[in-house]
Parts: sequence; structure tokens; C-alpha cells
Amino acid sequence: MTLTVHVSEVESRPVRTRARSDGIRLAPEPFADRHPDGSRINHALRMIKRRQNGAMDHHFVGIPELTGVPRVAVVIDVMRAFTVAAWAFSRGVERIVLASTESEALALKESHSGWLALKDGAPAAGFDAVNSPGLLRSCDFAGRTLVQKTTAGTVGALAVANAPLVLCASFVVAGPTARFLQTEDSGPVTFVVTGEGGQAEEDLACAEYIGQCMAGGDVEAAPFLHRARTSRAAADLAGGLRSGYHPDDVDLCLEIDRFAFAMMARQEESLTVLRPVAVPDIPSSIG
Ligand SMILES: O=C(O)[C@H](CS(=O)(=O)O)OP(=O)(O)O
Ligand SMILES: [Mg+2]
Repeated sequence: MTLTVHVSEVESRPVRTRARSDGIRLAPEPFADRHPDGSRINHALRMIKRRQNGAMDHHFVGIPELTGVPRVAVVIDVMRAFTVAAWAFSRGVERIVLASTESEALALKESHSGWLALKDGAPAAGFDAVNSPGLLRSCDFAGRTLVQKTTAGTVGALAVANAPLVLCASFVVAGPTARFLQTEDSGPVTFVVTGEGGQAEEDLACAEYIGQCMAGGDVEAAPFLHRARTSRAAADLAGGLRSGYHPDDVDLCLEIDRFAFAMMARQEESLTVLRPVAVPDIPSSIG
């Protein structure tokens, strides 16, 4: 795979999400361009064209390589920030505020009643949770705002926070992330591979999997998951070398499409806020 430093290419394009009554936003109508007779022919033709064209010219970059502002950024952290974020939403968190430092996370929590704070590493005073899906999965965070600070994932998201479209992803939301990008007709994506300066195998595997899914057709997840399972991060986690750890963490990070939403980061006032965006399945007759 070629690693290409992204060339800045800014294009402002509004992302057309729709509100749902429970607060989760819905992806753009996948068949918004349906034929006037109600058929889904335009969408189906787009999918066929995409398959004929093959994989798009995506970029895969580490955080240190980022220059300028990508048009579409998908920030990948499989182990564990964006697996944890997805679990937090599934446990009722309404929004996640991404913080750049632990002291900023604590200051945000302290200045907003009811907010919670999470960081990676060992449990620490003032923080309510650690960066572990295994430890988070039994929490009840209904309606809460969670401030998250980790070593790699949140740093990567903040590095591209000014991009017109920013998604944060891991294997547990890979399929919905790819479908969201398809429905947006996003074109080439800058995948920010957050681990190990852009070399983390689990993040590269997830980025490549999403890129292939965007091209359409059935993509076998197993080889990508195998790369992640045999990565250095998985070995460190399984070996107990990372603090704030549960024995199920590696398995939970490798559950493909556990959740039916993508995760979009946007600027809200002066904060970078991550929210789930529900993405419907594409019917198999045309998907
Ligand atoms: O908590 C994690 O798994 C890591 C911590 S470290 O980078 O391995 O020290 O953070 P993340 O940002 O989720 O990769
Ligand atoms: Mg990581």
C-alpha cells in the first residue's frame, strides 16, 4: 500500500443529516436521488459505476503527516478510542466532547453540570471512566455528555477537526461508516491512521476495509480482522501492558459492525463534538 501525504483540498459541503425523535441523527436519505417514479435506479446505477471504477484514490496518513485540511477525513482508532466511543453511545451517551489534554477534559467536566470525563491509562481522580470497552459496556450513561481524551484517537480527530466532513471509526462501526460515505458520495477519503505514527496495523486494516466497502460489493472482513488481531496493539492489550484494561477488550475491538451508526465530529461553538449518526442498511438486492 502506498502512503500518500494528503494534499489540502478544501471544499465546503453541508452534511445533510436529519434529526430523529430520540436525538440520534439519521444519515442522509440513501435514495434521495431516486427516480421520479419512486424507483431506486439512480442509486443502483451509482453503485454499479463505483464498482466498475474500483477503489477510489484514498489517502492513508499518520497524524504527523497531516498537512492542510482534508475535504473528507475518517479518523481510525480501533484500539481503543473509537471502539470505546461507540460503546459509550450504545450505553446512552448523547455526545462526546473531544479534549486535547487531561486538564482540559477535567476543566470541561467541572464547568458543566452532569458531564463525565474519560481518559486512557490508569483510573485517575476526577475521571469517571477509562478507555476500555470491556469496562464501559455495563455503564449507564443515559443522556450524558462525555469528555474523552486519549493518546492517539482523540488527538487524530482534533487534528482534522476543521475538515468539512469528519467521521471517527473502528471495526464496530466500519460498515455504517462506509455506507454513510457512499450515501454522501464523498469521493476520496483521507484516512487518519492514528496509531504508531500511521503504521498501526489494526488501524490500517480497518481503514483499508472501509475503503474497500465503499467501492461496493461483498468484502470479506476476516483477513482485515486477522491483521488487527495479530497487531502489536492487540498483543500489548492482551498482555496486560496497557492500563485501564479488561480481558475482553481485544475481542470487543474486533466485533465487525456491532453498531448500526457512524460517528460524526463537528464543531459546536468552540468544541469538537462527536455524535452517532444512524445509517440504514442498503437492501441486498442493490447493495
Ligand atoms: O487506551 C488505548 O488503548 C490507547 C493508549 S496508548 O496509546 O496505547 O498508550 O489510546 P488510544 O488513543 O485509544 O489509541
Ligand atoms: Mg489506538
